[in-house]
Amino acid sequence: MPKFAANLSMMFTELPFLDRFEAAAKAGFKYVEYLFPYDYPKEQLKVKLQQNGLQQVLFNTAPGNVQAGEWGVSAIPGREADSQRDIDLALEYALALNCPNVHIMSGVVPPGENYAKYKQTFIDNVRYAADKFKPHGIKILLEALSPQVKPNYLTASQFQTLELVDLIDRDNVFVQLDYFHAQNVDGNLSRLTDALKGKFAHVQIASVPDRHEPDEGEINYQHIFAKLDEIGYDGWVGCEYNPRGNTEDGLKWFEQYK
Ligand SMILES: O=C(O)C(=O)[C@@H](O)CO
Ligand SMILES: [Mg+2]
Repeated sequence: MPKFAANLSMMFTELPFLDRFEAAAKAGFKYVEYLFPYDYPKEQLKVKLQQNGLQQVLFNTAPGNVQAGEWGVSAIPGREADSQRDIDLALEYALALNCPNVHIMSGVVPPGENYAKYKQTFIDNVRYAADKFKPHGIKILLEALSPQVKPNYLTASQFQTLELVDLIDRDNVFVQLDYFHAQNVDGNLSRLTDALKGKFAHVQIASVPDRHEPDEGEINYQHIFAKLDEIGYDGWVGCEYNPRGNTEDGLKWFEQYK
């Protein structure tokens, strides 16, 4: 049975961020993920996790200057020092929060820029991270984002991310398989899951096309969850969706998995 993690950046947004931990625990979650921890001291987040009996399973490196259109800097040529600073900070948080996975955000490649140069920059920066995280047993995750959500992100297809994982060639670097993006770009989700078997170490879910609860839309998540069990996937499944309304009212799908 999948181990579900509440995504506190998207769920329970009726509440201030620090109150979402308790809400997730009360709703029956044992695991949480969220985009960025950096607005809060790590000690404060650690207490929130402990108080609510939760394990943090994922967060991301810092996004850079979001107002200026950045969504990660690790692929941007000339920003290596910023990337390494973000990776070092992520490691500090991961150690303090005992978090087993960190998603390294690549960034956007503006049209007309040299794609190969961005790709190589990302490979180099992820290798830097992989070697720093390895002694601590922390996995690095790389994600493809569909153009509907983030146009011109370094990778849109799961297969582009898989190619990067192979080129980076470190045994603690994996694909973060977000089925919402995968359906938008690649489709054929059962075969895709087989093709990525052993190469992904975290999953995220949401309905397509509306990115809501996994009980509507064009993906049959009952089938996907069975498929993940069938291939022996033992990582977490992050609920990275925008609730249709009140978060708790939308959690009927989760009843059978508590
Ligand atoms: O948008 C997603 O999907 C994510 O998983 C974020 O962490 C990065 O955009
Ligand atoms: Mg995702």
